[in-house]
Amino acid sequence: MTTLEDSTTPLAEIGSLIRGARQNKGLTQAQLAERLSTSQSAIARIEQGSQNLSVDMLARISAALDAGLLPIANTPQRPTHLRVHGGRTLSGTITVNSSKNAAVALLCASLLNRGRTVLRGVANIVEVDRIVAVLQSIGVEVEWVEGSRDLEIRRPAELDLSGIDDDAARRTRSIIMFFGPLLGQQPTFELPYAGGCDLGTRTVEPHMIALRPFGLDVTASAGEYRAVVAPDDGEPVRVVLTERGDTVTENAIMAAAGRDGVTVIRNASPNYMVQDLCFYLELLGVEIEGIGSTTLTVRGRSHIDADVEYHVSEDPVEAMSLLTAGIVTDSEITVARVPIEFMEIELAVLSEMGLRYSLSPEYMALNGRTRLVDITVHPSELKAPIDKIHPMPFPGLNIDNLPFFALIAACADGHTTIHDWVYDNRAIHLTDLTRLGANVRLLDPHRLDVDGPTHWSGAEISCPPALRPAVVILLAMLAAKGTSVLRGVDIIRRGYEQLADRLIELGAQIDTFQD
Ligand SMILES: CC(=O)N[C@H]1[C@@H](OP(=O)(O)OP(=O)(O)OC[C@H]2O[C@@H](n3ccc(=O)[nH]c3=O)[C@H](O)[C@@H]2O)O[C@H](CO)[C@@H](O)[C@@H]1O
Ligand SMILES: C=C(OP(=O)(O)O)C(=O)O
Repeated sequence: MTTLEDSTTPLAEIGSLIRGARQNKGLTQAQLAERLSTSQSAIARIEQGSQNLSVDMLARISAALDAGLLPIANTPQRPTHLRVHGGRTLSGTITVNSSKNAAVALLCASLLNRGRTVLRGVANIVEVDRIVAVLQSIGVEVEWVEGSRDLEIRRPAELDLSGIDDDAARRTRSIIMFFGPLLGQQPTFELPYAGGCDLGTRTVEPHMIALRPFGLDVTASAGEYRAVVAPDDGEPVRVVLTERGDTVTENAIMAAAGRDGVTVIRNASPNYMVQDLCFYLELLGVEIEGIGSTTLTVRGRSHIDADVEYHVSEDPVEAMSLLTAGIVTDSEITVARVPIEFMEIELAVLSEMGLRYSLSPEYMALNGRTRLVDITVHPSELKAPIDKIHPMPFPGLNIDNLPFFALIAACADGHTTIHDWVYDNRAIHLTDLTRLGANVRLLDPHRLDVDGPTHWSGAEISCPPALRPAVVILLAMLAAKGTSVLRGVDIIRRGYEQLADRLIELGAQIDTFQD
């Protein structure tokens, strides 16, 4: 019998190994291309298995990635793949985990506290592991409390930045959030460059602009940022953010929290992870006015020593992912613990598209601040929206939720334009939906035209090297009748805990395998 696995070409296998090794190294396609003096599109073709490779080129790639790709049999990592038997209806209830983005901000913020921080209900995901590894490498005690999802954190009096785990740091963009807490503590320090998913250029310039009023001066050289901080004169600081970005807002808040005196931050993001960070800082004794708005007034403290516990709040992006699983499989499922403040616009758009859903009464999250509901989606006749769908900084349709709308639009009757103005390289990954039968066209790097409804069919696809598009393809495979294979899915664990297993609990048929 011929299976989908047998039909994999050796080139596709090699391409998938290269992609895995590159991601493992925390490099974008463009960065690998630069090391090999070739183009990003050549790397994209190699990873897709659509370009012949000489042994010489393979050896160069292997060296550039320290990956032992020659011989292939000795490859150090074995990527995980999923085989999805799609076209099944799901049923039951699935609960939203706490958010990756709040967890990483809170882990960075714990550097401000000389006392003990316990973060409760942290999702067990790779992005958290990476920041934990970085914190441990600089001397912070971080431990999972046995049998729980709680992380106990205690920092030493002096941090050992010279021992930093470069490899873990370079795989995450969140390392950039060490600047805010550290700048009040050390007059000079060095940090490795920030990494992350393959989403195109993501500048760190807004962070530098935001932190300059606190006296930070950064030069970048040889893979490192060198920071020099001028002494704080205690005068009020006024920060105007050039972008209403989430981590840049968090960086400014953490810098403000670690100084005596008043800081006013304008054009702040009021998004969910920023609110979580503020709630935690309040427990540390930092005063913050304007939480949930775009102007924050922070009265910080240069010495914080408090034993605190904080429950990380629920992830609106995971909520959107799980709702999408129900919507595209035409199922009735309940997604429990949805932070409703951060899903209202998504629900309004879905409602216009004809989605039928019901909401439970609101209840409070364990952090005592975030409003939650349970959402039940019902099988619906979906139609394309009249206007394009585009994200905005909060309050707007969440930037990380946009990819799920491409998939939902492919299930809806009619024509939808998806405008991802934010990321240069994300919409392109969604064109993989065509492999499963969708009519999706990339108009330019930022705009996708989607014509639905789709008659989905199974296919074998290499997992896109970006978190949300990877999950979108997995969910499309749940909708597609027949068997699909998603190769190299390890990236999903960066932001989702046991996603496949949890979908199986709803009735999805998914097998995990390795080569
Ligand atoms: C750890 C974390 O919290 N990550 C989130 C955070 O990343 P993060 O805060 O790092 O996002 P970036 O600062 O990279 O912003 C994302 C992109 O949006 C652009 N931009 C952003 C805001 C704005 O007002 N104008 C503008 O042009 C940036 O130039 C960049 O290209 O916010 C992103 C946007 O919500 C989310 O996708 C990430 O999941
Ligand atoms: C882009 C994302 O996150 P990060 O900022 O961690 O890359 C995401 O969560 O989709």
